[in-house]
Amino acid sequence: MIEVSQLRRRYGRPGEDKGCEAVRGVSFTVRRGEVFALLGTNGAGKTSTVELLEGLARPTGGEVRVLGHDPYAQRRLVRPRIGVMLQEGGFPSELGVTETATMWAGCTTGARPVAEALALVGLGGRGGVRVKQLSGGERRRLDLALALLGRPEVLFLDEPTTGLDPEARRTTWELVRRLREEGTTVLLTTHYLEEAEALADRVAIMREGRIVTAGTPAQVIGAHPARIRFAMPAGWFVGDLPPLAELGVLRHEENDGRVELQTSELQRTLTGLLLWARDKDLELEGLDARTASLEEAFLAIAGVPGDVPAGVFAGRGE
Ligand SMILES: Nc1ncnc2c1ncn2[C@@H]1O[C@H](COP(=O)(O)OP(=O)(O)OP(=O)(O)O)[C@@H](O)[C@H]1O
Repeated sequence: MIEVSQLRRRYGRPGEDKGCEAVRGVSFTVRRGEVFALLGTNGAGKTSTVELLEGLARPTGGEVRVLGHDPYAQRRLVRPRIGVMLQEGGFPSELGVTETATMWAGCTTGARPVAEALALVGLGGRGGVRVKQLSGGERRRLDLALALLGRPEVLFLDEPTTGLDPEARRTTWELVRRLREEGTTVLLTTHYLEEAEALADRVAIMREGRIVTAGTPAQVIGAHPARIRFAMPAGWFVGDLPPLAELGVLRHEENDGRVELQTSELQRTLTGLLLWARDKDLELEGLDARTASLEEAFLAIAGVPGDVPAGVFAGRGE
């Protein structure tokens, strides 16, 4: 449904400063019915890439095909079959919700009934309200309703749940899952890693205009070490543990009697540790073993924690 090959996008005139190259050779494909998430810190190049797929700008280099066509040069063929939810909808604030959707439906080929689109996003009871009176989250939902009006085969969602409360976010997730079950292909950008983990069949992490890692969330997470934490029993030391390398431990740290082991073989390391503790008749207080989260993998791949803007991970733990 989407094929992107060596895509490049430079802002400003050709030959100007290289620093304006926001997309630097991005390649990926998205199959029918897949949810594909583009992740990355602010300025990584996600929106610049998605805008090329939406046909809003011409690439400086490389190729993009959506539904088999060039979305910029063959816009007439592509536009009726895609739905686009931009970061900023920018609709006239004086119009009512139903009026806005009706106006948009008038420009949409084969639009579904306005009431149906509003109901899908939970705005069924807000039709008479002016756009300027909607909350930020309700405006995002109106943007989504408009993107869904044309029953798109490919849906582009640029940070669709920013500003939504936890309940509305989960309702949106349910909607995206339902659309996927019906065969809609979804390209999503998000700062909420929990959202990517919950929705995406595959993710690609961008940094400085390039895709640095791609795969299923499990593959991306699997490439990062799992952790085991416990308190060393009184009178025992890390040196008393079985040889850590033989247990598959990559790194270890000890702080105030709390031990953390990092391992790429969680089961083997944990089994070795527990057999040792049973053998010595010891209780490992505060024992906690877990695989890396997408958030940890993201932080390791996309930049150091200080690079990540505040609020980026606000979605976790809701
Ligand atoms: N219209 C523009 N003119 C010049 N530079 C731009 C323009 N739009 C974006 N850029 C630059 O391109 C780079 C990538 O921006 P982009 O908006 O694609 O990143 P993003 O990953 O979507 O970020 P965010 O998560 O903040 O939305 C940034 O350095 C940005 O400053």
